[in-house]
Amino acid sequence: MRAAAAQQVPVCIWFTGLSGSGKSTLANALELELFRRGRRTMLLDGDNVRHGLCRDLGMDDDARHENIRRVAEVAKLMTDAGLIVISAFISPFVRDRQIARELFIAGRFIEVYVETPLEVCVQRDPKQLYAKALRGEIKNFTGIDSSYEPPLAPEMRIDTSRMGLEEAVANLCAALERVGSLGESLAV
Ligand SMILES: Nc1ncnc2c1ncn2[C@@H]1O[C@H](COP(=O)(O)OS(=O)(=O)O)[C@@H](OP(=O)(O)O)[C@H]1O
Ligand SMILES: Nc1ncnc2c1ncn2[C@@H]1O[C@H](COP(=O)(O)OP(=O)(O)O)[C@@H](O)[C@H]1O
Repeated sequence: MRAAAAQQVPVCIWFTGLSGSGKSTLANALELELFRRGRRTMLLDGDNVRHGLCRDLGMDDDARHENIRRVAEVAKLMTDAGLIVISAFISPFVRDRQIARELFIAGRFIEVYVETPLEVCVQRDPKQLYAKALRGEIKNFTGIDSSYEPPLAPEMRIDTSRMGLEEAVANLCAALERVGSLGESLAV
């Protein structure tokens, strides 16, 4: 009934990838496009989660497990409320992403591996964090001295060093159309 009231098929789009791979950029562009199409959405990322709900958590493995557990539970509640939820966290561990996936109805969790190579992320270094990690000023940095486990079977892969933002958003929208979250009959 909540989904019907929102007139959309709720789904979670789960971006995973290295820092600087393009998760936030993609998530924001996708959300803008969904707004444009009259969809009701929520974006979860470090900016609105790690400063509040998860501000007690650091970056060691246990803290990352707990971060992703909380985010996944919140995403699930938000899809229960009828929203299209976009999540943009490194979420480096296969097990945590699998636990997240299992919270959702089959087909309503779309894992998007932002597979931009580490060398490109290091070169971009938008927050100068890789430079600090390489100088040893930040410990447990993903891709440097903390591991990233690539998804085994993601629904989609996007390498932002090879694919432009516009094409990536179009591909994401096509995936949402396939699960029925976007389409002519739902357009406002
Ligand atoms: N040690 C270490 N390793 C990786 N990233 C670090 C670290 N310390 C701070 N940051 C900044 O925190 C952002 C990652 O937070 P996440 O909540 O996405 O991480 S995780 O999913 O719990 O692994 C990440 O943001 P993004 O660059 O947007 O991915 C970094 O800006
Ligand atoms: N095709 C693209 N898609 C997404 N980001 C891109 C692309 N090309 C270049 N970039 C740049 O790469 C950086 C990615 O940073 P960000 O989105 O914050 O990544 P993350 O959230 O994974 O840390 C941004 O500076 C963005 O402008």
